[in-house]
Amino acid sequence: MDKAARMTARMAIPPGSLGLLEKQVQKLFRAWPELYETIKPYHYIFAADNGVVTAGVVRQEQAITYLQARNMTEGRAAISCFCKAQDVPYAVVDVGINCDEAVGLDRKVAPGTKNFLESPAMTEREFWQAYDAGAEMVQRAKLAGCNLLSFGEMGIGNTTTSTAVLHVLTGANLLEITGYGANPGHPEVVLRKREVIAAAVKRYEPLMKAPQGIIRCVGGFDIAALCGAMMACHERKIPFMLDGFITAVALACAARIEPAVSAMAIPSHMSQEPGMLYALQAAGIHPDEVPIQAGLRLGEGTGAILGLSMLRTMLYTVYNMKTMEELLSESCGAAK
Ligand SMILES: O=C(O)c1ccc[n+]([C@@H]2O[C@H](COP(=O)([O-])O)[C@@H](O)[C@H]2O)c1
Ligand SMILES: Cc1cc2nc[nH]c2cc1C
Repeated sequence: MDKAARMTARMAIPPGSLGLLEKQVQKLFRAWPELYETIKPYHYIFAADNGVVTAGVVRQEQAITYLQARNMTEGRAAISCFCKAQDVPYAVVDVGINCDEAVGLDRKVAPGTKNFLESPAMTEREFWQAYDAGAEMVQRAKLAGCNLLSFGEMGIGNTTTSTAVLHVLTGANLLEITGYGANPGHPEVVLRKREVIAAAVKRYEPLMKAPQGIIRCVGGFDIAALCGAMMACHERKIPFMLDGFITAVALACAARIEPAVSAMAIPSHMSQEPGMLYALQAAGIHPDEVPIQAGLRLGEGTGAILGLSMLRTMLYTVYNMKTMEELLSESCGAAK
């Protein structure tokens, strides 16, 4: 039994009776360089636009990326409320919103990617700029003393880019992994997404041998930044809460580059996007490791913040509840 397992085994509960919460807190302990008593969290939302929206893969206005990112900074988006309710500080990182003035932290690579039906979504240089912005945020948080990060994203069209990346990375069938995204009730969108992705894959095959090349050709700045942030978490030994489909695809990419990244990733919820299971599998995460089944499909990191609140409750419990040894050492009046 290692230190992490001993911490949960000593609690005055029937062995294993806190289920997945015990496994998650053990994962947290193993990811940390030492056993901290409290979580110091920070949540980053990487926001960017996707040129592929002009190909008919969404029914929502592209401007929602900008409007909702701004709403996040003003404190009225779902993620703002989730973070505030749980006392989690957060920031929006603009890695490519289609607007002149940046929203939140300005790391804008370009005002959106290019439509990948016409050319690769971004240049190599742009890929690394977004990737480095993600890594930089992890370094910032580390310097501020944070010991658990969580990641979310905002970007109309990013379920198409994520599905495209996952399809090329794993070979998973587009019939099984393509979903509605933010467009429920629009089956024509799902059909169009499959068409667009299939056409792009044929076009860029030689450029997409490694995850970096895949994200560059058919991904987005948000996915590149998430991948860079997750790689940095591995390098700096900071665990992070995973959110939904887009973050899971970024993790699948990072895990392909460095499989040990998955040891830093704590799953939160099972997104309703059908590709979620496939993305987790590609990252080496079993569905039974995912604690929340709540039909969420919002993104922004909302599921991650819920997961974080459960983990924080569990960490408090591990340190504050009576141990079995303490419990049994107390004299029992009835037995005398
Ligand atoms: O995280 C998820 O699992 C998730 C599933 C469906 C939609 N989303 C969010 O919806 C947007 C992308 O949807 P779409 O249809 O525009 O590709 C983007 O802003 C995501 O944050 C997120
Ligand atoms: C309103 C809205 C909010 C979102 N948050 C994340 N993706 C989103 C998509 C839409 C459309």
